[in-house]
Amino acid sequence: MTQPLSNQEPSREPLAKAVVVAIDGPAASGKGTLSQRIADAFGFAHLDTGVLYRAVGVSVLRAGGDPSDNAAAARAAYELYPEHPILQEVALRTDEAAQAASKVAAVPEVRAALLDFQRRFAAHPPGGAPGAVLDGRDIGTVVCPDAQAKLFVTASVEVRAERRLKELQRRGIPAISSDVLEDMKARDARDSQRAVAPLRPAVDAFVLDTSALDADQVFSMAVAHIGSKTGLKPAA
Ligand SMILES: Nc1ncnc2c1ncn2[C@@H]1O[C@H](COP(=O)(O)OP(=O)(O)OP(=O)(O)O)[C@@H](O)[C@H]1O
Ligand SMILES: Nc1ccn([C@@H]2O[C@H](COP(=O)(O)O)[C@@H](O)[C@H]2O)c(=O)n1
Repeated sequence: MTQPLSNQEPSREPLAKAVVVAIDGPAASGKGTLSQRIADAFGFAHLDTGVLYRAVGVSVLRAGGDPSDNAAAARAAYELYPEHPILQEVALRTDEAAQAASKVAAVPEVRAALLDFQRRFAAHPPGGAPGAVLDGRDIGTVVCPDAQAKLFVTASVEVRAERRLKELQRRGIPAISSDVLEDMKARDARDSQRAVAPLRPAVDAFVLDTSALDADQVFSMAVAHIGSKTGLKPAA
């Protein structure tokens, strides 16, 4: 189906209510790592919503546009569809894509264009999965305010920058520590200060500061929280 994300057909699937886990947090806090582990453990589908904003940002750049230009960003968002090949590209993982994403993410029309697809994913997880894990910045506050479990994963900006630096080095991408830290601060500021759907914990979110926790400890605490909210235990 090549209908834009903003204009998908209504689902005809039977309505067994899916369990929704919302995981928000700033860049490189570990929410993607955690979300995939939670999805695997509970047999849920996972949507990394940052990929949608990255795809919009990269599309604007490739068209020679400016990601801060509202009209260009909105156009790119309305042209995105679920099977668009850009969504699979490794080019979305670059810092240039991240910065462009955080600029288009401040445009209200962009957020509106991407909203339905995210909500549909949560309500009708692909493959008939009994639940969905969505990670991003506004999942618990805007996209899925009724999610059964909400986590806000965070860490100090210095710890997050160090994690990202190590990740880039593992991938063989040259990076300068001070640049990574400055880029992260700039993205944090844009994401938390924008007028629409800013980065912040939902009032009912479990805030998990991972600065001094490894990925296994974070996973255990998240599983305990999800269990307390849903009564579910991981299958694996
Ligand atoms: N608790 C942790 N301790 C140490 N490193 C971690 C931890 N959790 C994740 N990482 C590592 O930190 C890096 C960033 O993690 P991840 O990509 O999951 O973050 P993210 O919040 O999804 O980032 P982004 O928003 O930029 O996509 C990865 O290299 C990951 O392996
Ligand atoms: N729900 C979301 C998800 C992402 N964004 C914006 O996209 C940028 C990239 O996200 P990553 O999770 O891949 O790092 C991010 O900095 C946000 O600006 C968003 O606004 N809402």
